[in-house]
Amino acid sequence: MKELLLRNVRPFGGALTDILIRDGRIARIGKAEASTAEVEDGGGAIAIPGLVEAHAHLDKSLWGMGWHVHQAGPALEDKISTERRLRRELNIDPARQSARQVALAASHGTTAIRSHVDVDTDQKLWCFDGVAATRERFRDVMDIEIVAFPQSGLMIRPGTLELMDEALANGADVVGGLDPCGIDRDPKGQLDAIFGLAQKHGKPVDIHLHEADDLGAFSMEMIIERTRALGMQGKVTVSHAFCLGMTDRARAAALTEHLAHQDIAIATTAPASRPVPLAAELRRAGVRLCAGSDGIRDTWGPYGNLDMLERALFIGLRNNFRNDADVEYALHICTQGGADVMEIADYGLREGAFADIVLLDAETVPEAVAARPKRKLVLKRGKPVARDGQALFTVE
Ligand SMILES: O=c1cc[nH]c(=O)[nH]1
Repeated sequence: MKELLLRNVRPFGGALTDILIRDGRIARIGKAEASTAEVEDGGGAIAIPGLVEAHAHLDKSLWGMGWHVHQAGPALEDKISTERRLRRELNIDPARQSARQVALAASHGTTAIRSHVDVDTDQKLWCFDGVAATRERFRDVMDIEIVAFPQSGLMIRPGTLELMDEALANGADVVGGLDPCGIDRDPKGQLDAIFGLAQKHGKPVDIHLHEADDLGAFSMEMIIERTRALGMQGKVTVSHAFCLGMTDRARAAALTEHLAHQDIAIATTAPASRPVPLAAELRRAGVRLCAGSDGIRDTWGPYGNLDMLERALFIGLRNNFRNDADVEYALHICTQGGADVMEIADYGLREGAFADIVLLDAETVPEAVAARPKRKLVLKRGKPVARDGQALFTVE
């Protein structure tokens, strides 16, 4: 039996207490009796559950490879084809680059990641195999879910569906999709194919939907129809969903109501450059929201650092969240919201849950979101994996 006592911590910024961890789980929250456990003194730090990165691209960052001078043109198709060309030219090795991102994410207090991983007829399963190797290697440090993602299109690149099928048979966790109208120009074809894969493998679906306004709304209606028809409530996520930020608020409200009825979740990155789903409206309607960093430092763009506390700040800024309850909700999206979408069992800061815990110095949770202090200590299943903003393990 392995015990660790976190002394003098404040769950969610509340009263000072202790957290006793036994065999990787929270055994007790409350002032501890004399104990034989190993002790970590939190010194009054706030304790929150591990941050959840619900939309990443672990296969494609250039992190640690020097500065990349951006080459892709502005259109989505430019970014996709430039990346396909540069992957091999620059040797963006998915195993090495995903391992680097695991260390980076852990240093910021992330304990679970859903990563979209490109599957296409050029790379075939290279990206999947690399990220799957990282998932295995860091099993004790990070929960990693892999989405088999047809980044270059499904209907326009015959052979991709079969590769996705193979990735799912080999351990991919989620079926991905991408702009069924904008990229594939065949929404029925793509959506029937990916929902078919989901049914065949008994897996959830997570679809990138960049399409704006009416086009995005049309694709979203087709996703809603399939979710309802196949009884996949609670198993579908739409990532980005920029169309929900459309100026036609009546249409966005109608979509939102359907999303709530079908329990379809939305994953947002809260970008500054696009209309975005409005977090408060989705919350009021009962639509679950999670968040992610998207690709970081990649051939798509130079930004990002996988810090989900910073992502909570971006959500707050983008949604004009000012009062404490709203800022706390921004953090909820980056913790429990992601855990719900990833269906992580026994998540949270409560007795019996896994001891995935982050300590940080701040007066309150909203102050932590606003100031983004270094993570003082990060525990995965009760084991320290990062301290003072540094991962406690090395990657090449
Ligand atoms: O489709 C997308 C969008 C952002 N980043 C990616 O890698 N792919």
